Amino acid sequence: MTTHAEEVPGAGKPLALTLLSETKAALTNEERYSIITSNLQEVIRGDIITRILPLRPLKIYWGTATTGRPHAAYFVPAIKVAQFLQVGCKVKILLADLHGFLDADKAPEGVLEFRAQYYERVIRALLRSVGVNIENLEFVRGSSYQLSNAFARDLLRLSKKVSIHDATKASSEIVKSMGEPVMADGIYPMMQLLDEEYLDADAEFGGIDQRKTFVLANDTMHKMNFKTRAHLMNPMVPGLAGGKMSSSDPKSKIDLLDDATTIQKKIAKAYCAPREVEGNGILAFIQHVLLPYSALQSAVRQPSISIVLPNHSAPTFFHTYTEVVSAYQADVLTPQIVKKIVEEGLIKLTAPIQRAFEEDKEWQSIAEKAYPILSNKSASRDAAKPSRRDGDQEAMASN
Ligand SMILES: N[C@@H](Cc1ccc(O)cc1)C(=O)O
Repeated sequence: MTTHAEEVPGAGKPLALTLLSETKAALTNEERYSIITSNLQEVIRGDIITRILPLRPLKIYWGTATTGRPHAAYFVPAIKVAQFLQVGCKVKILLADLHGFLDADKAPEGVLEFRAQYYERVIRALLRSVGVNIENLEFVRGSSYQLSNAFARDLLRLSKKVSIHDATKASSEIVKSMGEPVMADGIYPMMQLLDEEYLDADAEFGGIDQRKTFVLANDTMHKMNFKTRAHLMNPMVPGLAGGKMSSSDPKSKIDLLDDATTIQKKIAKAYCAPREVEGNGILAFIQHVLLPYSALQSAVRQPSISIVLPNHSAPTFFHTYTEVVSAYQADVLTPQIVKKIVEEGLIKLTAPIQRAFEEDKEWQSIAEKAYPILSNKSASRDAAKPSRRDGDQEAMASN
């Protein structure tokens, strides 16, 4: 941590919403690899990535099942997507509508179309709010190819190569359990495997909760004569609003359309014990969103968060998460201060999303149809019931 103001160019305005500069110095392949894999919990077959980086743009996809309303946790994968794009990768975001349908009662058939449209608008707005150039980003709807003859045939071929046990195990941390496993629980991961091929990806990105499916892909693709892909896994980041206390309560989640006052109220209630880093959703948000976001904004790609500490006249700068952690453990950064940092960051990052929503009548009507029981402004009224992964830790990494 440093206290001199002009240390890093642009450091004084780490949360400014400027479009990412295209004029930054070129990165080496090592630097690109390290940005691609930063903050991840695990990488499988990173060698595939290092082999491709010197040759051509790396093709990565991230799939999200279109279920409940995307909430503030979506900034976590959005930041990774922004990093992929910034280092020159081609990114596809799979709006996995049929996966949403297969997953218990999370997305009834009648709303699938609207959920997918809602997700696409929200994710676009999220990425715009972090200021990334989305020229190399493509959205793909799962149902646009998963109902084709070729896909159906491949699914049948694959069904002969994967045991029922392995298929249901692969989705056990992803789909919601309704008691006795149903066939859909096994079809779900098999379709996810095929997505890697049909989306022509070199790597798939997701939360660590996807690990069993990713390992199955790693062990199985060659049996189909398909390429083996690299897998990039975000950790499951503790929930922002309720933390341990109420993370399974969807009302405590911060919706991307929550206004500033609602955000303030929810953050005020968030679990954030002094000096305690483990399971602290507020610190996790700084680590996984605000610091990397500031690096995306900075001309020298250096993370930086500035705060004027009590009894200081000049701002103090934090450039790494380790610095934040040490200051938090020493109670220099108190829960009150870190909550303020997150609150300000979130209000700034969600404001353009809310503006876009308010200006877009079509989006508003999509929201009403996608989440019919709820009014479109009803923040955090997540339509999906908590799934298995909504326990102590919210599914911030991938969902
Ligand atoms: N399994 C992912 C969604 C997903 C679906 C299909 C995929 O190909 C990739 C990801 C989730 O839990 O959110």
